[in-house]
Amino acid sequence: MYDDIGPDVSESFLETPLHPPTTIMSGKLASEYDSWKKLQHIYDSERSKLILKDLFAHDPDRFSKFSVDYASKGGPDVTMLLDYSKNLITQPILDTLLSLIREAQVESYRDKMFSGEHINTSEDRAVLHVALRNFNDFQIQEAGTEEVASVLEHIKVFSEAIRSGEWKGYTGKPIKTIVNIGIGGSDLGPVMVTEALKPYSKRDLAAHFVSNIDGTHVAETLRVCDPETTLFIIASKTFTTQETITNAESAKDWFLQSAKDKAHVAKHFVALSTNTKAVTAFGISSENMFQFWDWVGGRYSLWSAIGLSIALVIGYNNFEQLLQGAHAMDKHFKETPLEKNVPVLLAAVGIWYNDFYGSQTHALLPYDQYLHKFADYFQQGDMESNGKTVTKNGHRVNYETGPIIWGAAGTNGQHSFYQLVHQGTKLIPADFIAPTTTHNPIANSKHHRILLSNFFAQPEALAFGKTEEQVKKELGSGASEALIKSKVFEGNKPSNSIMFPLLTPATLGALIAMYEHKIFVQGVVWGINSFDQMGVELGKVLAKNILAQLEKPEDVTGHDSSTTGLIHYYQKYRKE
Ligand SMILES: O=P(O)(O)OC[C@H]1O[C@H](O)[C@H](O)[C@@H](O)[C@@H]1O
Repeated sequence: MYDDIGPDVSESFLETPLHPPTTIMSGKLASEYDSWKKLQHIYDSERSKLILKDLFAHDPDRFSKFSVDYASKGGPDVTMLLDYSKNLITQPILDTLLSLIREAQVESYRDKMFSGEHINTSEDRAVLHVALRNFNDFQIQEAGTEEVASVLEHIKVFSEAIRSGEWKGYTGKPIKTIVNIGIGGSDLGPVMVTEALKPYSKRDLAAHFVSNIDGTHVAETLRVCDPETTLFIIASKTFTTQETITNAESAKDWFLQSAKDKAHVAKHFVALSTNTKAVTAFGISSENMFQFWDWVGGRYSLWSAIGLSIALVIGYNNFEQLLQGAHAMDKHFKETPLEKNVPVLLAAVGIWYNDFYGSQTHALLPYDQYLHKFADYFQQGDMESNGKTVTKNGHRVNYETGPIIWGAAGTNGQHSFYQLVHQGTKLIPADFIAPTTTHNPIANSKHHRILLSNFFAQPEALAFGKTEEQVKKELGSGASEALIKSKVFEGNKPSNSIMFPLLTPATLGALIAMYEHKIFVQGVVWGINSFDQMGVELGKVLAKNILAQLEKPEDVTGHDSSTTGLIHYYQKYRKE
């Protein structure tokens, strides 16, 4: 019925004159696209018929129709299954979602990203995390991309020197502990990946991550460090971030209390940054600096020099596997038709819930303890990218943009928040993620079988629920109406299931890149700039002003009564 819409609209769109690459071609809001209106119409008229139980009952091939077997083409072998059949979609709905993606010119923007056009319009920057894992494959024109290989070589040589013990601290001892000091994108990626790839880690090299300005974070970390054998990695794209520079200064003071001589800093401090001047001013020489470039967004930077701590923990070869796994996913995203394109499909179904069903959140639920930081990582990845109200053209959107991302490793979540997911009033789409094989097959893989039985059961329970009749039958006669009702599961709760054989470095690379591209697709459809983060600035500016007023009550001016009252309370009760 709706087959004609996507291509026609796309073609007429392409006939409009092209603007310079740094401006968006269309001033349209997503809600003005014909396919959007059609989706709204479908939602309004067909929603009551979108019952998973019926959709599965009527189509025995639903799983094969709505699933994709991903296999990497080139690089290390990675396979992954995306089962998106437990979504509240039909083929015409999916087709219309894909028409929307075409109408928003996602393919054209994708190609612009890959070729180095400045699609980060507010900052006039290219968006080239894909260039960090490119291995001379795609042709990319942007200053700095030709230096990627030499930075990787620097990471390789340095990480091997540390891991082998060849690099010595100021008293001649090898490095036993690394402390990455960074925040946001200069922390979350390395934290998540080093946790996820622990089976590949050098167990006798301890890794710590300090991010919070709360002195407790650095103090508790330094308590377990020995200045003679600790390497501090100061990770900051800008090298101006207050938290990171303050923590780094405190770490340096702590180090110099033992080492005394500033010349020893060179053996114990390295920097990962785009800002050579600030790094040198901090006292780290340029040989101990690992460079990256302004076209690497903080939340997309684990592939860059920011990944040094990853290379130190899992070894350079495994770090390169991570990059290659991501590169193969980039190729898949760039070259696969939308109908079989894994990030595109995830984006499409996400838009369906976010913008038509009114779902506020999206849960990431990895059934793999090693992925326990995965949702934390993508809170920044997704929410800092797509948490915007204004389009690239400066228009306020009249629809929902980025979802709230949250989640926890299974099965822990089942014993806390799943109650609300199953029986609460909100529709919470979720991605269930699991490896078929565990790195820890203890008790003859009994744990893993139990884990996976839950991984299979939860999406099934969410989708198909439990009817009143079933409950009545179970409880037998005499059960109260209230008890019966409390045990009913309405079901029809959507989810994706993502499986892969084993969480290897390359598989993790592919998984992360898959979500990065999902975020990209959604951002393009919503017409927003997914690559700036203006929303984090205001609080920083206010904090700077307040910091200067904290000494005396009479200095506290220019605030509302609540903020003033809070600061006065602090001034009354603080103890230095
Ligand atoms: O790497 P840095 O320049 O220190 O930035 C660290 C983080 O802080 C900023 O406030 C941004 O919101 C993040 O995107 C960034 O990752």
